[in-house]
Amino acid sequence: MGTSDLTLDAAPAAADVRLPAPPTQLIRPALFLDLDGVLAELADTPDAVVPEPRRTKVLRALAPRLNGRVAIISGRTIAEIDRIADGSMAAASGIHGLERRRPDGSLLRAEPDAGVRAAVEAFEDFARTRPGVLVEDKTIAAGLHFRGAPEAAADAAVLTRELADETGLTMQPGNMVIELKTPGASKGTALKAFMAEAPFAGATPVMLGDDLTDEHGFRAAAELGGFGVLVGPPRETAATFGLPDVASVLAWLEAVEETK
Ligand SMILES: O=P(O)(O)OC[C@H]1O[C@H](O[C@H]2O[C@H](CO)[C@@H](O)[C@H](O)[C@H]2O)[C@H](O)[C@@H](O)[C@@H]1O
Repeated sequence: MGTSDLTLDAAPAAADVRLPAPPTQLIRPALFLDLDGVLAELADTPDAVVPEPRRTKVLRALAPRLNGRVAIISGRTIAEIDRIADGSMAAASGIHGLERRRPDGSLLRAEPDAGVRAAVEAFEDFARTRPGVLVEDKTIAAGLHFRGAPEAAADAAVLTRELADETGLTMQPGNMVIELKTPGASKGTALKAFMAEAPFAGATPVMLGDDLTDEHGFRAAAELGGFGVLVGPPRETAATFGLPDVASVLAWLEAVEETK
């Protein structure tokens, strides 16, 4: 049976509660930042998200201010993180925790599950007859994007569920995308792996995210004495604080950087 990453087992905030903004004065924080929807506005296609000078500037400034305790944790590959963040972030985790680069540049990567090839081929067959549907091949995971063809969402979910059951890959729903990934990692495991090592160990983890996949990171941060920050409209969440949008995230990061 394939597994899904939708389960929320922490006591969540109510769906309609607007959470307070996080403080900017933090004692020894370690920042973990989601990319799409948090550091970058959502766009029609993954390739349409490009480097942005304000984002690059604050990311570059944060690492020395926090003694290296900042990382991007994304569903994208690390190569994509580097493209969009313009190489400004040494520590990064890609593909929902399946790959991780430490601040010293050393890289850890899960072995691809054999089922990913089959998933990519089935996704490509599906997309061939549905204009606007995109396939993202991340080698250890595969994404089926339907932002350009929302009417394909239900069929995409059925296909992905069948493939998860056949292959044992983990199903990861996202924002107008559904992914099948090699099992065994999440944004929570990535956050905890960073926190077990220098320079993060002993700090207070703060995870900023907008998507269901970020709930793993919110829970991991809380378990280690920190907290999550939900970006976007209120919903059921394990985060303690909230920010409304990407612009407010960048302003908050600039304020943290200035007060450190
Ligand atoms: O964990 P994240 O950094 O939030 O990455 C999640 C997924 O982001 C990308 O897809 C999303 O952003 C696209 C560009 O805005 C958008 O077109 C798409 O609909 C979104 O799902 C990326 O392509 C995926 O690989 C990431 O898993």
